[in-house]
Amino acid sequence: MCEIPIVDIGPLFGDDEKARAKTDREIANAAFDIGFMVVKNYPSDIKVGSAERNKMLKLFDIPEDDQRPYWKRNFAPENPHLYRGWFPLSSSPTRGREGYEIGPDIVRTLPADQADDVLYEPTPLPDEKLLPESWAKTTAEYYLSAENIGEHILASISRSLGIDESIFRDAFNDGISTLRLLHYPSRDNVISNGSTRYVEHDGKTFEQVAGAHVDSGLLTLLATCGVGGLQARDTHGKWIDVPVIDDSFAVNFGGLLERWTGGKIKATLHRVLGQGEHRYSIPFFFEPRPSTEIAPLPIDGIEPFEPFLYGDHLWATTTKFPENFGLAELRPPRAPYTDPLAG
Ligand SMILES: O=C(O)CCC(=O)C(=O)O
Ligand SMILES: [Fe+2]
Repeated sequence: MCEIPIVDIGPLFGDDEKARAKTDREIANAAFDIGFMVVKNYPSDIKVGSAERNKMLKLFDIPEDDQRPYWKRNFAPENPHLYRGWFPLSSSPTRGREGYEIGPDIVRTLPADQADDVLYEPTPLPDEKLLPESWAKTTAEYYLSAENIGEHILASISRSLGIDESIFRDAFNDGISTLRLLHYPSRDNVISNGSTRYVEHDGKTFEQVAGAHVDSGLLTLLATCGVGGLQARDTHGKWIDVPVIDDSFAVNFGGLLERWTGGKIKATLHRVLGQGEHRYSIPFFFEPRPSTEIAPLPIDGIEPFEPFLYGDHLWATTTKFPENFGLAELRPPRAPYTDPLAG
């Protein structure tokens, strides 16, 4: 396999069972093989197109002087929020991107009895005077729409795995999906100082503006917003470009889904190579409730593993990313936990 499959997901939302079964097979092939696909043709009443994306990205027009109250505490020690909010560009000369992370409180009330869990931290939304009119409404609609698409993809995967669709669906009551807006500023991408941030690809040197990683959760719906640079590693270890198609999502499966399915679904390494121009992207990390117990799914032949809680897994993995460095101790595991991806 050396190409990213492009899947028409329209039939997941319709009642033509034959067409849906074909889409199920295409999604399963992508999930069980390369672990990456581009999905297109979601119903037109789902509000995740380029108009909505462009409006949400206006956040990055907020003048620098007005941004600081929204920075995570790692970057502005006077701020209360640790997990949601802005990670700024100016924090490091080698940082290739800035981003802003939005949680489920954009669409629903957070569970009152979980207020002590940092994973349910409210999002520090910018003052509406700093944003285009109805920015929060558009962003909330986008969040709900992305959840809707994610649910349909997981239902499709459940059918292919022969498991009850309710297993994934129930895990998303009070889920904690993260909608992340990203901006990679334009930079000269050919200057190499020999650091590992620079890589050779097709005979050229590129700066890796996002290093190779797998996402932590179940699946990510990534809007690439018109500029290439995203690459996925195929099953032979070769880096391949993810095609940029208007009004589509690149979908990759996360480390947790790989674990939960006993390795049947692949979490795929991906990275972003600087293109020498501004680049925006919007990953939506589709994530269950932190208290979800991750135990081997009822799939034939699945390798047994010690059950653990999703929230413990997420915190162990997210605090390894630079935006959340140093925070691991702040949320001790709530059940016995060893990193299921280590070794
Ligand atoms: O910007 C991109 O295209 C990829 C971002 C990504 O992989 C991530 O934030 O996890
Ligand atoms: Fe990623």
